[in-house]
Amino acid sequence: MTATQGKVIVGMSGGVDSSVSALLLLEQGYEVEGLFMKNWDEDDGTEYCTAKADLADAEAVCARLGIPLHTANFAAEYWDSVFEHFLAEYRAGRTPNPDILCNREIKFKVFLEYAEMLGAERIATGHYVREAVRNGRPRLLKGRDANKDQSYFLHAVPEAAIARTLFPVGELEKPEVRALAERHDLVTASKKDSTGICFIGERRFRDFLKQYLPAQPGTIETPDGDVIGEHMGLMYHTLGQRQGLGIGGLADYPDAPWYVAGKDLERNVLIAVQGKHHPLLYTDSLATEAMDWVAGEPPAREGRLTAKTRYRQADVPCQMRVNADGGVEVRFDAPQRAVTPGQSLVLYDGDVCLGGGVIRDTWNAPEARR
Ligand SMILES: Nc1ncnc2c1ncn2[C@@H]1O[C@H](COP(=O)(O)OP(=O)(O)OP(=O)(O)O)[C@@H](O)[C@H]1O
Repeated sequence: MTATQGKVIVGMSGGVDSSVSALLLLEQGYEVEGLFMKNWDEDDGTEYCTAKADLADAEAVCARLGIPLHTANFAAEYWDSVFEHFLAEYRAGRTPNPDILCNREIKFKVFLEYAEMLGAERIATGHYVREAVRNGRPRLLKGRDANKDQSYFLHAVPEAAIARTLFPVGELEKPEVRALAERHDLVTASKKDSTGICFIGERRFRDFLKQYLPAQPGTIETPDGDVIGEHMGLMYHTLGQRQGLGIGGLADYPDAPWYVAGKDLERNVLIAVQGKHHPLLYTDSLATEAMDWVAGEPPAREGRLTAKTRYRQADVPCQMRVNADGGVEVRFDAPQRAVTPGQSLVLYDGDVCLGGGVIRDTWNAPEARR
């Protein structure tokens, strides 16, 4: 096939989405090369990380497609720009989402610069998002497959980087992607989707975190200050979570499950409530840190938008106001369960992803205020 569309470097993860992305770009007439990134150096001798197997799969796919595969180690950049921040967030009692930072700092920055060095103007990834140009400006749109849409993770990528990236599977549904891989005999056709934070893989989260942050045991208390148990460290707990509290059968309380409703960092206390739908688990409004707007600036119109406070959440209608500090304040039409500081609020206008910011403060629904 003769390339007519210029050179593009595809981020090859060894998964089916990037494999099919490379295939589609070849069919569209691009000169395609692959790049496998290693962003985490295992120095603990464990086999949790699937990087070796993933690289072998990426190599097999590139060989099948007849394209070169480059490899690069960005572990130092990842440590400095993503992992340090990840640990700092946990230290501050929040639950961070490192994949968002990884996209902004590594996949759509360091990778883009590396691609330039390889003589390519553009990169491509297997993310389920789409790009559309309006009034000469690129916009980030949700992927066609609502189940797979990954715009939540890409909201912090600036429009200049979006403009230089191709998202070949964004128009497809996942089953179509798998069918294409099968039809072209790509070894990744039935490989299962990766889950969780990439550098932690499938390993137990507690064991991983313990290597980097000292665990400080403390008490678990009710909102009224009754001590009902002990925790091994606030960082191991996420708002709204049920498991792992080790509480139950307390004399003065009904026999209902307990859920994490808050963290008192100063006193190192975990606050727990009973019942999955306790009002203290619901957030009515929130404020974010400074926003990353895809367009580099807030939308011309404030007001009614939709939001997600976690990946794969259905769109939640809300009212948005930009604050003087660059963050936003958002009030949800209906209170939302387990909105977690450290995770990101991402705003949408229909299919257009406007941007997002790390959730800083949350306020309970009025019925929970006392
Ligand atoms: N180690 C890596 N090296 C190069 N590119 C990567 C790597 N990891 C992820 N990517 C790029 O980022 C995209 C999204 O990564 P993510 O981890 O979300 O995987 P995914 O949606 O399961 O996709 P895939 O099926 O391609 O693994 C991938 O499709 C790929 O283009």
